Amino acid sequence: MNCKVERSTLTGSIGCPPNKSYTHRAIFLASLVDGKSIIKNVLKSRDTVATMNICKSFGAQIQEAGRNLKIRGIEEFDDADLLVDASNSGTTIRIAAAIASLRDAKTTLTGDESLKKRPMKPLLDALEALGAKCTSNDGKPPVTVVGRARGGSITIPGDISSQFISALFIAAPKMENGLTVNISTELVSKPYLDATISSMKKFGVTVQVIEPYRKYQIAPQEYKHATVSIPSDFSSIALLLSAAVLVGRDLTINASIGDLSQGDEAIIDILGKMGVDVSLHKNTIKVRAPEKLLGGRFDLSNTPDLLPPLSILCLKCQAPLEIYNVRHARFKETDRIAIIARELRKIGVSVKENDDGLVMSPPEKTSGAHLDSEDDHRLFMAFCIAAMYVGDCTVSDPESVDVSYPTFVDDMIGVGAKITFA
Ligand SMILES: O=C(O)C1=C[C@@H](OP(=O)(O)O)[C@@H](O)[C@H](O)C1
Ligand SMILES: C=C(OP(=O)(O)O)C(=O)O
Repeated sequence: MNCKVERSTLTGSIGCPPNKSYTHRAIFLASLVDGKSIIKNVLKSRDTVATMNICKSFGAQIQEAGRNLKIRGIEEFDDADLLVDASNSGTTIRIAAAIASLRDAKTTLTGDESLKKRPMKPLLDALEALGAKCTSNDGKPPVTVVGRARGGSITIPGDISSQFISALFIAAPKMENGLTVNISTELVSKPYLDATISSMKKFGVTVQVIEPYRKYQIAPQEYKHATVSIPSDFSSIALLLSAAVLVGRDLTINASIGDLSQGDEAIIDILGKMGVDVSLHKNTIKVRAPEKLLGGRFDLSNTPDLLPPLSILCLKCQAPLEIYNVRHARFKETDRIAIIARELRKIGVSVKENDDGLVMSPPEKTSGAHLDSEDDHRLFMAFCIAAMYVGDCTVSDPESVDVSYPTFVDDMIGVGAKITFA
């Protein structure tokens, strides 16, 4: 499907969905507790439903109560072979593969066409070194995992995805010998590993930091039941902030922030450096943007999901906008660097594509076009916002928003977006 997007001005107030990463973690962790946990304010989206379904297949009991989940964890893994579907979600398949290594029986893990292109090899190599048997389609899904991983010491690269390491951490306390993880390269997406460690702490498990982002030890431990509240998602807030900067007039974003930190909060600093004043008061966020943004050079190594919302701001810059150190954005739902370069050129931006990022020069003149998001939720949302600034565009694959922000299009229309389904 496509949608048609006209020039729009957004005004009023808009909510924002709960955090996807913390929702996944809380569901997996609660599933590993011998007891009952409560997760409040969960994100219910295609990705997190995939996590719920897989945890149920592993033996967890999950009851939905409004925006909350009651989860009774897996008492004991059964010995049936399982086929599970992680849909579009990298986080899900990676964490589920590590949990599968705790089962004696075979687990086959697959996903949609996009997920079948995403790397799994460093994780599978680590699980094999810990005692599991794994197969894959040339390092990609579908993968099979037969446990058990008994634990020990492994060395793993950190330059493709932090999710491999988050996955190993989450399974580690259940391995009989515990786990020592040595990260052999600079780690990308560091705040997501911190999110894993703080989520594990909420469920009563300690990760020992030997050297930050290089070496960790996790002793065999029992997860304990917990009540956890999921904050709003800064990756989604970042998109709303871009919308506020490009096409907002007194747009207020309502968010609940909480005590769990998120790397993508960095968007506030980045916008500040581009000349935008972002104010956060009692769970409401507002921006004051100048006529033209300053541009600048930004390192997105820790915050790859900011690539789409930040890139589209080049439309309103007075100087080039450079994004670097984010090669791992090529291994997401799509190769986000390549697609952003290709699609922004269509609306008049001059783009230099580098291996690890983009240099975008502000357009002298913009023009409407058909923007192909290749079914990538973050690209659809970013292109849709760009289209509201440019006007006279169509954008492909609005259904993709189900992955992380199911109400995105309705919420946007609610504050004045001119989006119709073509
Ligand atoms: O662990 C997580 O919840 C995530 C980690 C990041 O991926 P990488 O570590 O693969 O960069 C991020 O891009 C993704 O959206 C969510
Ligand atoms: C890359 C993302 O998620 P995942 O890796 O879980 O598919 C994302 O949400 O942008």
